[in-house]
Amino acid sequence: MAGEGGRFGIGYALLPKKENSFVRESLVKLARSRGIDLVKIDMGRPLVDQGPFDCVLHKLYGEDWKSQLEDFRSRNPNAVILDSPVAIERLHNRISMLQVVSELKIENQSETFGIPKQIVIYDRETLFDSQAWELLKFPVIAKPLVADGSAKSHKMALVYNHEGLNKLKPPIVLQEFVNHGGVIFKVYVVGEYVKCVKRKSLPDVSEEKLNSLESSLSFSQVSNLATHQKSDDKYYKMMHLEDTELPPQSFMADIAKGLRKAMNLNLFNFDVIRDTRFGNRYLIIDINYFPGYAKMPGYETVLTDFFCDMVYRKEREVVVEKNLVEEYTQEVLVAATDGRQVLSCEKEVRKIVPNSCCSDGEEMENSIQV
Ligand SMILES: O=P(O)(O)O[C@@H]1[C@@H](OP(=O)(O)O)[C@H](OP(=O)(O)O)[C@H](O)[C@H](OP(=O)(O)O)[C@H]1OP(=O)(O)O
Ligand SMILES: Nc1ncnc2c1ncn2[C@@H]1O[C@H](COP(=O)(O)OP(=O)(O)O)[C@@H](O)[C@H]1O
Ligand SMILES: [Mg+2]
Ligand SMILES: [Mg+2]
Repeated sequence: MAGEGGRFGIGYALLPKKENSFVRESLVKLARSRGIDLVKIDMGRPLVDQGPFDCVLHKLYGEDWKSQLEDFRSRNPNAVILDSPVAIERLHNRISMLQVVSELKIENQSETFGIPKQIVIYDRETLFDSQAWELLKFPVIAKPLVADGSAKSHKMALVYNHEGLNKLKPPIVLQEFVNHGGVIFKVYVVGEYVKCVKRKSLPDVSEEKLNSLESSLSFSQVSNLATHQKSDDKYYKMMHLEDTELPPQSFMADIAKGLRKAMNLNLFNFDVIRDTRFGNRYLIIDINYFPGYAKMPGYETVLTDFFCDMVYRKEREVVVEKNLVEEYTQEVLVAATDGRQVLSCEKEVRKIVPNSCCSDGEEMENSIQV
């Protein structure tokens, strides 16, 4: 826990692109001023030999990194790992990613939410199998099943008709393309903080387009295109980002909270579109672990608040736990000396079960595990 001078250390393990965009001087300085030192983890050395860290912040995958985190966790049970690799893995598959949305229950009278109709295709035969198509109709978006952050995993195709299927390479998810007025909402989640912003998206597809000769359109990371790419494009000139109303904040916050709890993740964003056929129906189409927070206004403050919350909360928990153990030890010792059996125990202190009084303090201490 808090090291010398009451400071906290947060180790980060990120790819160079992410490190450049996220670990800005402005963030490092603000965190430092509030007692938190952001320290780069040296990937050339074992994680367990570094630190001490009160928290590890990471966006790296692979078995080696996972086992390094496990070792670290077992040797530093009080450190916080943001986030758990198992929880992150759910987002690496575009089916399991959205399954959690289908399971969410949120009470709301005026808005509804869900996911677009979709099927998963593992081989080319199924791609042309009419049974597989019973659920879907054109246009569809073909997305790689795997969403592991590679350039390949972002390569998509908007498919207008059967001919367009020829170019696809399973395993893919075929998802109904839903007209949404060319604007996507990105909802950034940082623990309890939730911020929704607008970005440009693919334009609506008209009936005319469906009947044209074109069979598909390939694209990648539309909402992340550089500004000049957007302004050169005639589609983007047609769209009016400023005029689009944001979804109700409390509705997005409820969904964010539900997802955070269900996925056991603190750092993620989700992409939402508003179905133009209904106006109050929202569809979640993508969830990303540790997204580009630096694009979020005031990200330094939001992230620093969150880091403080994490490390201070953990410290409080450790202190409370320690006090409970001390109190309980005291109670047991007193009971031991006057021959009583201890029946009550605080909820948080588990496995303290000397079933009758021990005769001496030493034996008692050995039987206490938290
Ligand atoms: O770097 P950025 O700012 O473009 O962030 C990317 C995200 O952009 P966003 O914040 O949603 O606009 C981006 O979100 P989208 O896929 O564009 O919805 C991803 O989260 C991407 O990570 P990965 O390639 O899926 O591992 C994110 O990329 P990494 O920074 O993690 O490489
Ligand atoms: N079902 C859909 N209907 C309409 N547009 C979609 C749909 N799914 C994705 N898109 C568009 O395609 C973009 C990329 O899809 P997304 O699933 O977010 O992949 P990525 O992980 O690469 O961001 C979205 O930002 C949005 O513009
Ligand atoms: Mg996306
Ligand atoms: Mg994504």
